[in-house]
Amino acid sequence: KCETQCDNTEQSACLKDKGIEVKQNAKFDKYTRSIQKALANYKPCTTDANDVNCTCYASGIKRDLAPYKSTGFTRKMIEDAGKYGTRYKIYGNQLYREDNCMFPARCQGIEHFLLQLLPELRNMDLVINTRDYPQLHTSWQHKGPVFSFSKTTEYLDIMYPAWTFWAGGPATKLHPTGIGRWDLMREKLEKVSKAIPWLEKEEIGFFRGSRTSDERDSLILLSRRNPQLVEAQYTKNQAWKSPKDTLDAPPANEVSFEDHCKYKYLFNFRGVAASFRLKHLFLCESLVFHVGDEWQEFFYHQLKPWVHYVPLHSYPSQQEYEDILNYFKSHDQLAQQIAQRGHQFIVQHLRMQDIKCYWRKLLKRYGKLMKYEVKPDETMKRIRSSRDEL
Ligand SMILES: O=c1ccn([C@@H]2O[C@H](COP(=O)(O)OP(=O)(O)O[C@H]3O[C@H](CO)[C@@H](O)[C@H](O)[C@H]3O)[C@@H](O)[C@H]2O)c(=O)[nH]1
Repeated sequence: KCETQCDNTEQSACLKDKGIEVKQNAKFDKYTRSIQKALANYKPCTTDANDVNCTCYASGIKRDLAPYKSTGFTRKMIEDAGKYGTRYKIYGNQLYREDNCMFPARCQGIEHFLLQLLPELRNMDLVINTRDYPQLHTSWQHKGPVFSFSKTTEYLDIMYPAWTFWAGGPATKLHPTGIGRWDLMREKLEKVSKAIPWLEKEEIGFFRGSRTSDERDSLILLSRRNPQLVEAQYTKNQAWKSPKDTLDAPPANEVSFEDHCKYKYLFNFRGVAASFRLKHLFLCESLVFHVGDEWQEFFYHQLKPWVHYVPLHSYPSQQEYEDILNYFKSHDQLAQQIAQRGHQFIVQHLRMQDIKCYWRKLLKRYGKLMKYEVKPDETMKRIRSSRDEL
């Protein structure tokens, strides 16, 4: 265009435009190639859509238990690990816990699953960390075992499905007792996502949440500069003290998960550890942009970049957000296909039965590594299911 149509006075501006266009095309080609390559290499984790044995997640359990394969768990290891979490015991098909639980609703969210599995489980001792942060850094001397809901590859913690699948998730104005009941949330968001078809979604990037990590800042700043492209704002959480905690702006109103589904492009970030929002975003059947790949939950390893979601490296610049959003705005079909695959994966493989199946598989394999005779402990209290109490 420049060579044929630009006269001399316009030549330099025209060449500059052309340079921008060439650069943009190169970036766009790179994204297209990443998608093509990921799809060519992608093998679904199972051909059984019902995946009754949660086979998709088995490799994660194997990896987390591998450091203990030769040693198993001795009484001393478990006793030493006790200070890193809440001590539980399964004995005679009953569940026991030390009296004190730092976050009672989180313990309830864990116990909901353990109680259902008792008839199938042998005697064992467990240390379950209910804090957000994992406990066993690989460079430390302590080797565990400790269960945590999230970790990076720098930690030895054994991952378990977070309490929030049932109870004890973050409390917000919209969920004053804490986000939980994934089963009900799935049903609700499935309905909403069907009611808002792809073509009716607003072509805008969306994020709502608190400033639990400054990795979120550049998206918030881009939204302030270019609100037509991105609508991202910080809300107040319990730790909020001043507008500094919402990046020098008043806290925004909270937005329900249902209302997230109105937007075509949804952003996920780490918080203190992994953020629970990722699974909800997929249910909207919008395109999920997942920033940073360090912080994991037990199911993340089966979600593949460019196949199920759009990966962004940690701390993206505003320019990088603009580039990738502009790419998908001009490649709508590719965006929709990725959104559909991500949605389908979560619908098919992150059902309540998959959470229960994961706990079962994890604890059966864990139990086989107990190297000593588990004994009753009278200082612990028995945890009963609400059904027992009736
Ligand atoms: O307007 C809003 C704001 C938040 N949320 C949801 O509320 C939850 C909490 O959000 P946020 O305040 O941004 O906290 P996160 O950083 O996502 O999660 C924090 O809280 C979790 C539970 O304690 C920890 O596991 C994380 O590591 C920690 O960073 C998330 O599921 C959000 O999707 C909404 O639905 N609407």
